[in-house]
Amino acid sequence: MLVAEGVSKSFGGPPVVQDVSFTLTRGAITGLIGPNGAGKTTLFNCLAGSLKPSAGRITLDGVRIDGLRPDQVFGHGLARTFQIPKPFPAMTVLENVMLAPPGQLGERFWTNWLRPGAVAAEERRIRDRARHWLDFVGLTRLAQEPARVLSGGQRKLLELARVLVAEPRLILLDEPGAGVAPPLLETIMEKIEVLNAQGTSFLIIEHNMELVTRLCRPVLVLAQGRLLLEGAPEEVKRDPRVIEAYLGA
Ligand SMILES: Nc1ncnc2c1ncn2[C@@H]1O[C@H](COP(=O)(O)OP(=O)(O)OP(=O)(O)O)[C@@H](O)[C@H]1O
Repeated sequence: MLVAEGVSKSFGGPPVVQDVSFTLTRGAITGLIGPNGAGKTTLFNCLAGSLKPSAGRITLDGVRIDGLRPDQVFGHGLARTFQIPKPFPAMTVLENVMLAPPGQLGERFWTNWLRPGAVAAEERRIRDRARHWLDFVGLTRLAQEPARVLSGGQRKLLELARVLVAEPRLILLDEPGAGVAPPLLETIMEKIEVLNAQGTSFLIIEHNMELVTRLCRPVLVLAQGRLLLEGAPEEVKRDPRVIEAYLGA
């Protein structure tokens, strides 16, 4: 589904992602692990369009996406979440989700004046979809609350609902388990499983090995910007190269 070939990224100094190549299979939940500073988030940013790789190519279903803007990559069906979600705090939870679909008619000044009916109809459709996905992640009861009241785990669920409104084919999750209390972590894992059973593919950066072991097949290991190996979680966990990379870090 997604093919990365020889992807490198440097910020002027030595590359922090170096000649990384891998393939994400459609329908898989692929894990991306590695010690702190290994380059995982930088690689994510290259895939999602927030950073332009210094070298290499990335294709999604055969379409080249490296060098596209994040909104263009999003438009091709690839969505990402952030390690620390930052919803608009004063807007309601529902409004935060409604913001997600790009290119809404109401964003254009003249359409508001000339086609108010069309703008209102589209807004109703987006509101219904936002409600549907908020219900899916279990946040309906908080829909009219300002987003600032949400806990860290609830913010992760809000972010998931926000990307789901756009119905992406591939979702990149940056540490969905970080700072999340155990009951909510279970909810997040269940939601990922349900979405995956319905056909959504995932690439997940995660340090929580319980989540990785339960959900991710295969797991990619990044160390010092390079892809160290790829394998099943059980293999990866006991591979001496991986243990050394973590101990070294
Ligand atoms: N914009 C930037 N400018 C300069 N250096 C950067 C920039 N972004 C990241 N780096 C450096 O790149 C390296 C890799 O960082 P990155 O955040 O990608 O690692 P990571 O594997 O996601 O780490 P963690 O698990 O701690 O989130 C680090 O040394 C970091 O300081």
